[in-house]
Amino acid sequence: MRQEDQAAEWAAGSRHSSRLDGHGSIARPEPPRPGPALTGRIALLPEAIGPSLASGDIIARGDSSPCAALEEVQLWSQTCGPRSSVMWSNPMLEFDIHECFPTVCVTLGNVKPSVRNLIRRCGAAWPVLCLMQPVPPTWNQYMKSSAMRYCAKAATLSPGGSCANITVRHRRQRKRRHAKPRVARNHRLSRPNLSILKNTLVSRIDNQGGSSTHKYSMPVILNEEQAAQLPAPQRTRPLYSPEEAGVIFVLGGPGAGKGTQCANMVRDYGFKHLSAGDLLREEQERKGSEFGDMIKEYIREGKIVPMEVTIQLLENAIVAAKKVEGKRQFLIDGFPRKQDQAVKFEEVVVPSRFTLFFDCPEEELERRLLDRGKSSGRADDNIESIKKRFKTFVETSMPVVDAFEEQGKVEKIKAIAAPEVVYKEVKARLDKRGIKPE
Ligand SMILES: Nc1ncnc2c1ncn2[C@@H]1O[C@H](COP(=O)(O)OP(=O)(O)OP(=O)(O)O)[C@@H](O)[C@H]1O
Ligand SMILES: O=c1ccn([C@@H]2O[C@H](COP(=O)(O)O)[C@@H](O)[C@H]2O)c(=O)[nH]1
Repeated sequence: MRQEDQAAEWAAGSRHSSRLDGHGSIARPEPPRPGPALTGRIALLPEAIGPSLASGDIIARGDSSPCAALEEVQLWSQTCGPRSSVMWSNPMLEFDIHECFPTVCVTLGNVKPSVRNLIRRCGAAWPVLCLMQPVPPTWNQYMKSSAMRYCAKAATLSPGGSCANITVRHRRQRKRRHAKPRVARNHRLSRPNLSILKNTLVSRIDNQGGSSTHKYSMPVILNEEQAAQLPAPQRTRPLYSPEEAGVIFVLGGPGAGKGTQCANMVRDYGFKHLSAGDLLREEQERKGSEFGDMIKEYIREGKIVPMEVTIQLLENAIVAAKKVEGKRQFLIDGFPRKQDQAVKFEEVVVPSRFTLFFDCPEEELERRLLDRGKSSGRADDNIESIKKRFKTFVETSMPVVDAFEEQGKVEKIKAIAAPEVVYKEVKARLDKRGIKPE
């Protein structure tokens, strides 16, 4: 579709659009025009809007998994006509956004807190293009919808929080009520691609292991070439200080008694207990989670789930516990299990106070886990998974403890004795570190 046609079509749609309420600033409907209709940071946006999404644009949905977002993007791109390659991402997967296109972030839906959080975390002014309702959020809803209307809201968010919004509505002709939209057939045909793309995502997350960090300040973007050369934005400091959120990592081999001792500490000290394993299992069970299968596989194999997922789950839980329960002291159980996780968490969420490390011989761990396996229902409390977990623990997780130890941040506790004996030692170490009940 030519840009003039788009503009005309947009103009037809905009008669019905209302002024969108941004973040304390004016929403100004404006058609996409040929050439750079907008200046400064959003100069590239007309090329990225609606039917003319540019290759490299990022599609993100604050509240959906990457694959769901991808599905929508596919649907969307098929609906609007051929597109080159539309990149996509999810705020959970920060690296993807950095890597793909540090210029424009397109999100389906409102600028949700998670997206804004991402922007804040990046410490940079990100031009954000938000596609607003009524983008059908799911395939089913799409099938039910008889009209295809797309509204777009473009917003630039600066570090100071100022925001300029542009409302753009792209409207297509109404289909006859019961007519099967042509895109439906296209979409069905393309469905098998989704699994390939999903696998690509998983391997990309894997390969991302220790993503690099860049300090980043967003300059005014003049053209795509310049944009491509920009370094990746990152949150430049942690979300919380240790005073705002006191974090104690609780580490030890599988079955060392971390959960058991955390329960005691919660009872006596008022900590918020966050088990990374439990959060992952919850996410795995969450209806609609696109990470579910991946997490299941990683847990069964005793492997470490990509840190982007775990850190985001932990951050969400900390933020919620502070807001809802007013918690200020946290036990983070079973995390970090890999050095890059430790570094990243302290860099973007909060530096830990210290680590409680429960030390226990492998034979005892194995006995405990097999015993627990009789009733736990955990998919990894079986001998094959246990052996793999031990291997991961020794090879990948122990170096984390060693690194913290070098910083004088480890309280090592022998965990072979009975739970109440171990707990006495735990209390002594908390006391030594000045931790008081809340
Ligand atoms: N000191 C102890 N002596 C004997 N058994 C223990 C001791 N501490 C915990 N257990 C038992 O060992 C099993 C594992 O304990 P727990 O679940 O607390 O370990 P964990 O370190 O949290 O394990 P995972 O890392 O697999 O989540 C449980 O059945 C628990 O009752
Ligand atoms: O930070 C983490 C924590 C856990 N996992 C995965 O979950 C299982 C079970 O963890 P538990 O702490 O024993 O409940 C673990 O073996 C890992 O596969 C993770 O990937 N990252």
